[in-house]
Amino acid sequence: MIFHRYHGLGNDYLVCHQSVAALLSNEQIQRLCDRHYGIGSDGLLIDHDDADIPSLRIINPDGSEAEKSGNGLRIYARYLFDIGRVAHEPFQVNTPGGQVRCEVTEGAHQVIVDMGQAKFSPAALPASVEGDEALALPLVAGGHNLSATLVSMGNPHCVIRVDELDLELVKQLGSEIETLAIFPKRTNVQFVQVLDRNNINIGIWERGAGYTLASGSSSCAAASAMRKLALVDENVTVHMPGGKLAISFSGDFQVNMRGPVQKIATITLDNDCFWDMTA
Ligand SMILES: N[C@@H](CCC[C@H](N)C(=O)O)C(=O)O
Repeated sequence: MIFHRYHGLGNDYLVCHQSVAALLSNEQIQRLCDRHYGIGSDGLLIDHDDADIPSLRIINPDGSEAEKSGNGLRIYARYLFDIGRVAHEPFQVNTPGGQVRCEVTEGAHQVIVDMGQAKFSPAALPASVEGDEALALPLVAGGHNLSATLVSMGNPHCVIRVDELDLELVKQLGSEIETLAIFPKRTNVQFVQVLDRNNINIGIWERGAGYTLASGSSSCAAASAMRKLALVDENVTVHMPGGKLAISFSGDFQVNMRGPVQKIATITLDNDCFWDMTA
């Protein structure tokens, strides 16, 4: 079984063709993503090439499926470029969270993705919260009084605004917020410090993956939430422990993301990895 390993700002993914994924059970995918017992990864990207438009499925390390992933899309676009299925012209990709437009720029290390529209309705996440929008919603976790703005980028995000970003607090409260009863499908979590009208600093707790160094959809959600609260302008650089992403807005919260992708390896999995498991 062949897997291709890439990362976007330290958010790393394995990519495989649907014919390879079809041989794997959900438990085996979790083993593959395990950093001690498998290859290790923040998730598995599955390439479906049986339709005109390439289609991406995203599996989190805990075996759950995500509707969309920003770093995952940039990596998938670069993978399609590497195998010669696309060139530098923009192309569409289907995800369970909607269709997006991707472009692999000259040199192939930067990828642009039109991520679609940020939505603020709790129903879109889903979240069981009253009202058409949930902006600066009071929320308590770990005894802390927090202010949360809920955003769907196709996948769910709970964006917490703080005066000072404390990554230890992200790690401490992430799991509790991810699994709050108001989020029936759980949620991704971002803690956001606004640096100025064009820069934000974020810490990320991903649904199904835990603390990660970077996240594309989280960057889009955090920038969208701060824009909705009128705290940032149309162009926002999102600073994360893994590096920076450029986010911009057009129309009614249409979100564009630009950032790097790097290939790490092509890996042949040894069957021994699963010797104690059934398919
Ligand atoms: N790392 C991703 C987000 C992956 C999906 C997420 N864990 C979810 O369950 O929604 C990104 O870069 O957006």
